[in-house]
Amino acid sequence: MEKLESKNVLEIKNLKKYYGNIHAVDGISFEVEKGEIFALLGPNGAGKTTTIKCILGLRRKDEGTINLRGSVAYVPEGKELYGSYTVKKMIEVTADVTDEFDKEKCCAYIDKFQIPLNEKVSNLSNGQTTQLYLALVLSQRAELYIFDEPTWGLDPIVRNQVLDMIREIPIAGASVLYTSHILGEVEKVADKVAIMNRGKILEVGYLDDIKERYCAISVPSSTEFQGISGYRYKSTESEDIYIVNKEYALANNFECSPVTFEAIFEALVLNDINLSKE
Ligand SMILES: Nc1ncnc2c1ncn2[C@@H]1O[C@H](COP(=O)(O)OP(=O)(O)OP(=O)(O)O)[C@@H](O)[C@H]1O
Repeated sequence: MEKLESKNVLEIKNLKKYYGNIHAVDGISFEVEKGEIFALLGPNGAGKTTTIKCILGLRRKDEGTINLRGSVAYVPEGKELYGSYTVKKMIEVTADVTDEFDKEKCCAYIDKFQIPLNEKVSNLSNGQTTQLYLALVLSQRAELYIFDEPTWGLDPIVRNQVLDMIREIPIAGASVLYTSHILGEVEKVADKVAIMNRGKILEVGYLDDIKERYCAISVPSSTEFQGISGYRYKSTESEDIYIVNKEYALANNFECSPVTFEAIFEALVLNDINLSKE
């Protein structure tokens, strides 16, 4: 196995996972550095969960290398726990079977979330179950925390609490890899992002660098301007707005307007979806 660069906790090179004809993950590469929050973004079916399952060894990869340093703690997409246990027993059992589990920290989270310790897990709401799962995982010591849709089904107040908890992880030197559909949320917490669609990474890098890399240009909707090297984002009766590489815009004397991350994401994914139809 290749040696992992010392700054990285995870290196993925040319990872492929096919289910029959479905190229769920189709040759992706990325790295997660120590103390970094990395978000894997993409629409439904992009391949995010499959990537995570391959990293965890829950799915066998078809090709590529996955190089991981240290221990991993994981919150899956389907957050199922033992329904017949009380919250208290769930914490005790987890403490018994987990190395380096901080029970006091876990109880502090449960207290913060106001989850009753003597309630049966099956009686908790979906949001409370997610909170309990996060509390159990965040109380384990790990080099890399992996969360699959950690804020799914949470109300806005709890979602912000969870985002704060995620933001605190790098302070202790650990790293985070997480998946999400919610771009506003990603912009609040992620250092680096990868935008996935159809098993491929369309763009990867520091969030700020990606935002710097693109701009919006507006051209009259006439045939004269067809052949723009970029992603058509929106059209009105009189003009088409394209998201393009800034260097391209400057080299071709287009006037550049700043562009939101959401617009970049949408333009890249929609363009890729259109390519798949050709
Ligand atoms: N066990 C499986 N057998 C067959 N196909 C699968 C299996 N798991 C996933 N797929 C397919 O692989 C592709 C990627 O799925 P995956 O769950 O990784 O996407 P995702 O980005 O996590 O989506 P979502 O955001 O909806 O959770 C999809 O087309 C999905 O239908």
